[in-house]
Amino acid sequence: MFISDSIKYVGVDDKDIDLFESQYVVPDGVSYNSYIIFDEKITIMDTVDARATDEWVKNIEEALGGKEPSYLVISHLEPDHAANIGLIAHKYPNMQLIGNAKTFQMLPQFFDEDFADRQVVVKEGDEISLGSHSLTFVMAPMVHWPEVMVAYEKTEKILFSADGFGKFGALDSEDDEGWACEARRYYFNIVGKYGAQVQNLLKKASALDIQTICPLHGPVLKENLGYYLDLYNTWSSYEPEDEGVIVAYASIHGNTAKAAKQIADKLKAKGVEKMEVMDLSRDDMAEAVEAAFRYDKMVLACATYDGGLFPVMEDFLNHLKSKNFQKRKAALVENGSWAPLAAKKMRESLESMKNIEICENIVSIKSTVKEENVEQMDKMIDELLK
Ligand SMILES: Cc1cc2nc3c(=O)[nH]c(=O)nc-3n(C[C@H](O)[C@H](O)[C@H](O)COP(=O)(O)O)c2cc1C
Repeated sequence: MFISDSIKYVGVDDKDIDLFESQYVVPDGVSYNSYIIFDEKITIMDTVDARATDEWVKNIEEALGGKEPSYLVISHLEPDHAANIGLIAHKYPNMQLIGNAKTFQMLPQFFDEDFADRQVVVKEGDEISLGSHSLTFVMAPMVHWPEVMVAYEKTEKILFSADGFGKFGALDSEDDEGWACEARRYYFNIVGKYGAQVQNLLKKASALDIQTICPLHGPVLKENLGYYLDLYNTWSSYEPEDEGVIVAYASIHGNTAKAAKQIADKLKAKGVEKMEVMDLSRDDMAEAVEAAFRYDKMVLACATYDGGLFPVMEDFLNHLKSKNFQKRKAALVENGSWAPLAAKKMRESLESMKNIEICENIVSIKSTVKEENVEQMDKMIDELLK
């Protein structure tokens, strides 16, 4: 990937990983991005995951062509970017490590040594000259680790954005869904809880003239940056991106699933254009979380299970709560063969989140959908779309 004459991409695609962060399926893999700025002081921007060590070292050696780097910038210490700090520090003993106070406080947790005599400690707004380039550091605490910082290179107007603007998918993947889909799934599942902190970072970034964004996963963004910045503003302020509905169901034997699909057909007939129907037992949980954040409305349909919720619905609601889910409208469908309780349990969970409007009209099914349930569906849908 070409960035500029003096800035080279040295990252690695990982197409074999089974689960990113041990929970996210990545059908198109993931990239661990790393960059080198060539100047009087050659600077490496982050390392890569331990899975990608050999290829990264090869990339670094090829790019450096025998030259010695002066600095390694550590944007944060997550192992998918920081695993090779020790290795590269030993390989280039004259190289200094640039981080902030928190970076160096946490560094010994990951490595047996803290490279104390090689630390360059930066704080908000500090600028380090590399020659004709310079890096200005902007702290981004809890986006999404405490020590995160991003770096702005002013001559080429590049923001090295750490995990911000990251996306699942290897760089040479066949994925033609566009940027937003896998960037949104990445954002809400990994960064989603920290909307306020992302808003702070966006405010600081708005004061910079940015022409290129170099994230730590996914493509380098060079054109139409307003599009990406606008999406990040929407996502981090928890506003829905689209008018639409996620219909998420948790069904043991299929009757709740049938009801959910019937509701989806009715919603379509009422003119709902954007909708995703998700089987929480089988579809990707991270995609369901993504869809919940994307749309302004949700229908949750769940079988009662041991006096509570069928576990995948409980899991879904727990995911949403942990990601600070808010500002949405929800409608509830329950099923049970003797004492349906799922609507009450879903309501309790949603009421523990912020600004969730829950429809009064619910659908309460006893085993299979009956005529009275169809009437309940119509009332519920009218209230949901009101
Ligand atoms: C292990 C288990 C526990 C259940 N617990 C309850 C319950 O507490 N209350 C209830 O009314 N139904 C309970 N049911 C019954 C289901 O909720 C009910 O059959 C429902 O119609 C299933 O919907 P489905 O066809 O979408 O799976 C339970 C079913 C199973 C398998």
